[in-house]
Amino acid sequence: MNLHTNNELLQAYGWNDYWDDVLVRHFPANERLVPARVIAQFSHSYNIMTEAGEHNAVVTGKFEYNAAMRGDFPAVGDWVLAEPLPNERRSVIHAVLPRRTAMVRKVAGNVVEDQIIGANLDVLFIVNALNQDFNLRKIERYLIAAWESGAQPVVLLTKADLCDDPDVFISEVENIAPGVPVHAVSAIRNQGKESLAPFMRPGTTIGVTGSSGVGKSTLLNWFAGDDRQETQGIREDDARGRHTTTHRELFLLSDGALMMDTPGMRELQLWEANEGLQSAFSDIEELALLCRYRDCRHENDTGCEVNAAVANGELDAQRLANYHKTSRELARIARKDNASVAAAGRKAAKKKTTQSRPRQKNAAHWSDD
Ligand SMILES: Nc1nc2c(ncn2[C@@H]2O[C@H](COP(=O)(O)OP(=O)(O)OP(=O)(O)O)[C@@H](O)[C@H]2O)c(=O)[nH]1
Ligand SMILES: [Zn+2]
Repeated sequence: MNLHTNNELLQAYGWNDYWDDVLVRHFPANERLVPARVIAQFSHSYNIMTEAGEHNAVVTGKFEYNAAMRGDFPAVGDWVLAEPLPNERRSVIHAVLPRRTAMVRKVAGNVVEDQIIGANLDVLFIVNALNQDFNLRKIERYLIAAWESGAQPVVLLTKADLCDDPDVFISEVENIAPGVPVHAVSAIRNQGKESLAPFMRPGTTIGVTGSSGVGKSTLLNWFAGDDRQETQGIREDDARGRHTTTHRELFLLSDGALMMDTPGMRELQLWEANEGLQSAFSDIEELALLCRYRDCRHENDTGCEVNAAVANGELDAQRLANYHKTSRELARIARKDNASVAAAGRKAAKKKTTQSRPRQKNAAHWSDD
């Protein structure tokens, strides 16, 4: 295996011993292949960071043929095994290294598919503004998404300059998010950045999510500082010597952290998330362990410790209501998915019998974007 674990560029993009180990355990040695990270995704190609700099890349024909689902294809943040083409700034992607974390969105169509919004995030900044848009219920939903993905959630309350007493809101969030760091910041007053330093270490990959208008773009520019141009894409010579603007969805900040800004990350949706539900409502799940009956629904059941906690003021009734509402929503999504999956299965079975010709080998789409 062409291992370049000392390569500084790859390490700057997050390569470390963990990935060394993944590589050795999952892939046989191959002289031609090098690890690289996906930094932008287009309809048929990718930009990847290799040890030799930025390359445009497509997957091999074999990869495309074997990919059963959308989620099998590379996504921004993925580590891939790529074959650089001689004397070119292009590569061909042979494989995706198993993801450590993944933000997944279920895409409902004829077939329910997983769309990877961002791969290998270490931290997810959940952004909410300290004005009339402040919404605990929304934060709860984003927390579920974060727990599901495997990334560590951090709640950022933006526009602290518009709020007389941010601490009140910080406590409110801390109450619904046990153990989750919560920080108030103001980009326009340049306040609160230092409190985020522990999450923005070199090589750490951070996603930023939250509703429209909460201040994500402002936050990204604030973090990027002088590198602002970098975050918006820079002009480079392409393989044919033309000047092109490269587009990056994963970019390096001057302090060494990596920030991910993919379109899907900006507005996450709630999807099937049972484990996430348990983590987001760990206080309720803990009380539930003490309920008399294992299948207690915490409604009007006898011996229900959750309801007892509401009665004695230990648990907020509104939070229990949110828990019920979220569980019902998850159940509804699961039912819908199961129905679509069954339909998709029938469709796939039909397709298999009619489609047998392999796709063209190395079908590349360099210029489709
Ligand atoms: N007072 C105040 N306003 C802010 C702050 N940060 C952002 N804003 C304002 O909030 C508005 C929305 O900011 P954006 O950064 O565009 O929000 P966004 O989340 O990227 O919005 P979308 O691109 O629609 O997802 C703008 O008018 C900003 O100037 C802040 O710290 N304080
Ligand atoms: Zn109960």
